[in-house]
Amino acid sequence: MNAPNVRTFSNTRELSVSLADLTVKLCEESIEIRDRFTIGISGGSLPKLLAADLKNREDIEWDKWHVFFCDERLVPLDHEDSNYLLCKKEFFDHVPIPEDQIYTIDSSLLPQLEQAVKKGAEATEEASLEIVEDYEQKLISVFATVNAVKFPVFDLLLLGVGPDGHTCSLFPDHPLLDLTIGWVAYIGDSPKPPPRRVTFTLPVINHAHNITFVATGEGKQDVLKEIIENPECRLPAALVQPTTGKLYWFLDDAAALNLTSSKVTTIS
Ligand SMILES: O=C1O[C@H](COP(=O)(O)O)[C@@H](O)[C@H](O)[C@H]1O
Repeated sequence: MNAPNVRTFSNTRELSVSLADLTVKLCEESIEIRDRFTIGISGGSLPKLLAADLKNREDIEWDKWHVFFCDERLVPLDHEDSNYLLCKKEFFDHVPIPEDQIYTIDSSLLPQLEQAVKKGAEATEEASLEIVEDYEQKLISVFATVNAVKFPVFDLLLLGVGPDGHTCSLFPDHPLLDLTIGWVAYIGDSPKPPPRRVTFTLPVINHAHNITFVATGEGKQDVLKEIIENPECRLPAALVQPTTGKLYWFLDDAAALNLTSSKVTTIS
């Protein structure tokens, strides 16, 4: 395995500027080659760190952006737990990405999921499948015409990592980690609330052209050492290993504190 490309920054402001630089570079390259920029965004701490500098950049062809969510909590889009709402407040409200190029879950399907959960496992499976299939159709609408491939190939996926090593809504030791087919999966027992979510599968993540993890704060020191430096680590974030794409880590000094400098390529 190549030494991971780890970039560390003394504060989140510097991290955001460098993250914006990389995003703009990848955006320009993608538009040059494919005349569009396909990006998957995560929730949690990421939207704020992404938008802090990027939202003020000029000369970005925002109308070429197609935005998906690497995972989404199954709550209404105006609910405080919604990853979409978070991204909207931090990012979409400040940049002119066309609304119909921001692909959200179909929230009109949520009440029937709630009813189904009360009825039992079979009904839940059926209702959750509708939500999953709707989101996969949205992916097909963007990717199938360009890439006649088994999996969508994103220009950039921006991922977070939890202190337990989860990424997207893929949690440690969960059966969803074993999926080798399917683009989007339902999880009804997320250990981090809210329990019902959808997530990109590992094959979708690993097919991306570029994957960037962003993690800050001392609460992530231990797990990052494990994920980045232990080749045997099976935590979800460690299973993100792009098939042919590039993998970057953007960390602040607090998160990177335990990393052994000889084992990583650190670009400060
Ligand atoms: O629940 C989630 O958590 C992860 C990690 O969030 P962070 O606040 O620790 O950065 C996030 O990447 C994911 O999108 C979200 O649904």
